[in-house]
Amino acid sequence: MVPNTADTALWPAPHASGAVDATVHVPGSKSVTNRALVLAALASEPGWLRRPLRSRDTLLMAGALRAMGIEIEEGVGPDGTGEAWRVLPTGLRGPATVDVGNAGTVMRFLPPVAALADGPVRFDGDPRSYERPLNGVIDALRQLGARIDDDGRGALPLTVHGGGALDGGPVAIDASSSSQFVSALLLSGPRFNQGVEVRHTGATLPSLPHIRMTVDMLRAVGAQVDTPESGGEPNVWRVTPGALLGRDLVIEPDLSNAQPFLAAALVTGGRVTIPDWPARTTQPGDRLREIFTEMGGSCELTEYGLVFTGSGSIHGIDVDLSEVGELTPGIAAVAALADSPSTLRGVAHLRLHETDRLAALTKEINELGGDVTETADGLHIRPRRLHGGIFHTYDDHRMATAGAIIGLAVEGVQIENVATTAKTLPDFPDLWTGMLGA
Ligand SMILES: O=C(O)C1=C[C@@H](OP(=O)(O)O)[C@@H](O)[C@H](O)C1
Ligand SMILES: C=C(OP(=O)(O)O)C(=O)O
Repeated sequence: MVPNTADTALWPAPHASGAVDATVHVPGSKSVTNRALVLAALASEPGWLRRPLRSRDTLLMAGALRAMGIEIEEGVGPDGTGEAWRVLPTGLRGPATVDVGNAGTVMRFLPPVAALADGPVRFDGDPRSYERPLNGVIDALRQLGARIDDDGRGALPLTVHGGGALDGGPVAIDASSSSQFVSALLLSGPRFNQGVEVRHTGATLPSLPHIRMTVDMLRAVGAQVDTPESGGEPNVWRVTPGALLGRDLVIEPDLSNAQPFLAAALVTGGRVTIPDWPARTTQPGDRLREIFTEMGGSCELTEYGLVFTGSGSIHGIDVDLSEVGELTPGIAAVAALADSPSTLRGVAHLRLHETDRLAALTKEINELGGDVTETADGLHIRPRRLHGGIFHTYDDHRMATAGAIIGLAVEGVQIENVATTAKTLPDFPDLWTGMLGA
């Protein structure tokens, strides 16, 4: 069990007294860490994860894999530097019980893994996990030959009756509510008897960089993957059956969690350096270089990392965020402080994230005096002078960091349950006050 750290105390969001000038070491990527854990668990030899993210979502993933019989040793790396986890893929077992918390990656990526276990695996989680869509994964696994007991809503809780192996083959799903359906099937695909061919039939598909991340990481452990981008059919991904290698992988910093720190440079007209920003990455947070530059900053990517500088002005933006939906709360917070209106589009699926993020951002920014309206697929934000007040987080880590961004510029903002940042960034309050030189 990795408890949901809820803290009803109010956290006074620090107000910036001047331009920030800081270097912030951002911990590892949630999305990379959890994919690396799954791929290492499915491999045919041991592997290492170096600089993994240690947060609620990744500890839930590690706990779930351990419950299914995988050994994960937490320690320092082979060369003695930094934290490293050694994964020993010792066979997938049931019966087991998995707590997914409210982690999309755990609730979507692990049912296909459980189908390969040799007994039943029961999945349960936070109340919100019952509301997040899982139908794409459930329907697909049934098409591929798995037996699943659920209550027919296409969501948790459920039990996957692992049979030790899965036929696999072609499958058609609508992944318009979450790219994680596609990633989930591809990640386990090499271990299905016939591999897998995933055809997305919906009108839209969010978070494409996260699907590219899945494909890149599969290829890095030796899988053969055909994609629309490598000359295949549009909306079709194919994974050939085969053994996966155990690798020694250094996890990149979480660029989406770098967002509030970059925003601090933008909002205060200061400068923030993020060491180890990768020169090439599939992480959606890399798009911040372009988005926050359009909103008034400038950046330089050096061998050391990313140096981001604010100009003192913040401009509104009209942007389609469908590929990078998880950046929306932080962009909305900056947009609320800008000198012109913003329109954020292409993110209807955010209503099904940790909370209904479109409703939550609208309500909380407006309660501080803002002028935000929801559109069919996003937000329209007209900046107004904001005032202090309580910023509720709805158990959503990115709501907490969005509130902290506003607090830099607006005195008297108090974040309810800042501890919810533990989902992906447990050190957030310390990193934030450290950045401000407190
Ligand atoms: O695969 C992943 O690691 C993720 C995919 C995205 O999910 P959706 O496609 O459901 O938005 C993203 O929002 C989430 O934070 C992480
Ligand atoms: C949507 C998110 O998370 P999850 O992996 O739970 O879907 C997120 O981190 O913004």
